[in-house]
Amino acid sequence: MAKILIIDDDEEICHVLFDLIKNINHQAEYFLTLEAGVKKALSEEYDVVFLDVHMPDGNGLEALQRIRNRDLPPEVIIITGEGDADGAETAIKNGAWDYIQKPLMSKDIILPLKRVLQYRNNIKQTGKPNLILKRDSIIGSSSRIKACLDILANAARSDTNVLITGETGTGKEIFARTLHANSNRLHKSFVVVDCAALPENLVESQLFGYEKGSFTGADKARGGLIKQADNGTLFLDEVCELNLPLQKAFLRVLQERSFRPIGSGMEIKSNFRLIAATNCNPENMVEQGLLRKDLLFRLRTVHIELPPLRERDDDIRELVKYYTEQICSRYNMQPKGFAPDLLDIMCSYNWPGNIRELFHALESTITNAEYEPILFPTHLPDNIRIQTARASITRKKQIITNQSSKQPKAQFSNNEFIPTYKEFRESVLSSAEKNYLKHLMEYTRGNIKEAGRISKLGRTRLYTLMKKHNISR
Ligand SMILES: Nc1ncnc2c1ncn2[C@@H]1O[C@H](COP(=O)(O)OP(=O)(O)OP(=O)(O)O)[C@@H](O)[C@H]1O
Repeated sequence: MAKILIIDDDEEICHVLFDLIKNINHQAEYFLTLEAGVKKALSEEYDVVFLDVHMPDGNGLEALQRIRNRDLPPEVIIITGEGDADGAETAIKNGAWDYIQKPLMSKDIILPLKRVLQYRNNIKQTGKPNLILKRDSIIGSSSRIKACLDILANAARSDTNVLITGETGTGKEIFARTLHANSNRLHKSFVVVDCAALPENLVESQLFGYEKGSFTGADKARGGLIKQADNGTLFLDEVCELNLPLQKAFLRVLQERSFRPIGSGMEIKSNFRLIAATNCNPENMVEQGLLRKDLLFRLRTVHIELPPLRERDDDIRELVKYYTEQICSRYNMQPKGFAPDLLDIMCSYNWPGNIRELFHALESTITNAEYEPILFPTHLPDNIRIQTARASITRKKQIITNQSSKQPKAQFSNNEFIPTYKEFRESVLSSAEKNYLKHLMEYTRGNIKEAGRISKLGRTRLYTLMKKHNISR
């Protein structure tokens, strides 16, 4: 259990952090002044300190070095105001682990927290910080992707089973290959088993191998994929597609690292490292009875959850540049530039096929542009332009609806009582705010996470506003 200290003068933020930390079974304490918090940080050992920059009794950044100036210092995650890029930069330069921006969203807190705790564990166990990772083909430097790479770097040092989840095209296979390439098994085989593509009647024979004559057509003995991965890595792609009897058999293989080929009376051993991947939600699959819970526990010793591309704007820009250069050079074309609105559209599109779709979209954009040196929105595939146009019209409609619903309040008849300007302004704003929240809840069907994503409001702020206007989910 890690010990975590929160120093923030906003009690609501302290509560949100405190609850999140408790929920993942760690110990938390909070202080509302810098003086009390720093005193505590210096008198006890903590793993992580969440530190607000703007405190009523001083600047958090100035206290950062004092907090870190000790043996095995706690890692500090700075809480900055919205858009405070300079504060964030100073924080990192002064040794902060990471920074998170207000308004706080739980996903922005959980990820850096998990990452830092994994790093601390690593240091405590080995006395060494993280490995440098070879990640040539993985593009992206968003905090979300960095968090995944950190987990990958740690996992590469061991033989633990790793489960990689994420939507289609988010890079599960490329992550699995990178993990193998960074492990001490890199000179041995990386064996891919696509559980969705194997015909059901052949899965068992392909995985376990068979003896000559064990079934019709088995005219000679064949080693299976599990044996091929001996001393290397076995990558079970779309693992949730394995049927339940095979899941049971595979669970045994995982426990024993040995198995019996079809028709053989002998157990054979295979020292493989397992990486499994799925684009389903494994917990849902367990609930639906499609995935064995005990198998999930085995597979998920380490879990890498790859974020969808639409949640990584910065990576979109990097990937667009990287792939455009690659495609142009493959087609022997001069490198092309981008009109800013092309990148804007690419960042607002929702990329259901993630990076795979982005790559194909760029190929077709570059082909459409032929020899023009700059890529414009008009070169993009139609489906992307249509979807972003539709989304922007829907947003505009919502704004107009909100504005028209506040109209009556903004007008007075001749002999009506006129409030003060402040009262008037507040009542109009309040009614607009209420309208906005009502639409937001209707649109997201009460999904707070989605509402937070659209509105860019933190969970706490969202709940506070809903309470103020008596709006339920
Ligand atoms: N971070 C990345 N940087 C560069 N290319 C990437 C990145 N992630 C994925 N790709 C590319 O996107 C394509 C899809 O990646 P990959 O096959 O690893 O995804 P996946 O999650 O395994 O997809 P699926 O679930 O459909 O099998 C590949 O061509 C891969 O090289």
